[in-house]
Amino acid sequence: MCVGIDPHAGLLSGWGLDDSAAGAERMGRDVVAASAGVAAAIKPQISFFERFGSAGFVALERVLADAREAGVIVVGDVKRGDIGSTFAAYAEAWLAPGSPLEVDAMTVAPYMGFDTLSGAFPFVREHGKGLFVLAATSNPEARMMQTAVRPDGQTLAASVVESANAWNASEHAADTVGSVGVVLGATLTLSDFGIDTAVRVTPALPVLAPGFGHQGAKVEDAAEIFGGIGYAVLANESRSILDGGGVGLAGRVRERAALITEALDDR
Ligand SMILES: O=c1ccn([C@@H]2O[C@H](COP(=O)(O)O)[C@@H](O)[C@H]2O)c(=O)[nH]1
Repeated sequence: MCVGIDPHAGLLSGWGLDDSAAGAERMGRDVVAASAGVAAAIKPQISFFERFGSAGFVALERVLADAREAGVIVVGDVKRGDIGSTFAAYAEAWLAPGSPLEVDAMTVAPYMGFDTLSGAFPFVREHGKGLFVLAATSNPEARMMQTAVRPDGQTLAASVVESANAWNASEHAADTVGSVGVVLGATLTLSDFGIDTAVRVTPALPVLAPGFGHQGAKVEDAAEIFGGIGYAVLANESRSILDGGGVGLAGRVRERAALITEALDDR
């Protein structure tokens, strides 16, 4: 279970909080407190902090500091991608130990070439950081681009999955979990994207799976959606957990975490 921190204006209002950096910080810190020891990770969505400029980044830094202190794994949903030398600076910002915005893993976009992501690999190798590379995203608009077929017959989405598996196989023992994962929307039929879920890959491929809850996918169906690659799925829910206010948040996190554990327990 990965609990998203997406301080939308409407959600903040439902929590009795202002649509401000201070409101976003309060929500984020409450999510950390409710998730510690219960959820596998949290996923702050950077856009909702960035809209407040420097105050938003200060708020996010405080949320990240709480998470570090509580031992909660943080996936920074930042979706970075650029030419290699520029991407390396993004990697330093989000993955370098001691950076004010340090997280454990970040989401990255491979559309300027998978190899442009190599600036993150020193942080992955030396500091145990992780990447989640966008492969087949949960939004309906993505299908046209991500199902595009290359001259060798492979879809763009499947080629991203293959590159992540190849990187993990070259760096990790087969009985471990890889450091380079992919984003696969839980809203999708993955075979439509040319992604084969029949076989369990080794090392295990981490999958960040948004789309549960508000976007319509059900955690109870996780085993069916991810099949043989369901071993290292982080099922994300943001709005469906945050909706309902700060009161009762811990109970909602516990309930959703129990459901996803039950759904994927025998992987
Ligand atoms: O394919 C993707 C990649 C990222 N997201 C992000 O996940 C959350 C989903 O929020 P919900 O409220 O649970 O729908 C949000 O931060 C997205 O930016 C995604 O939805 N799909």
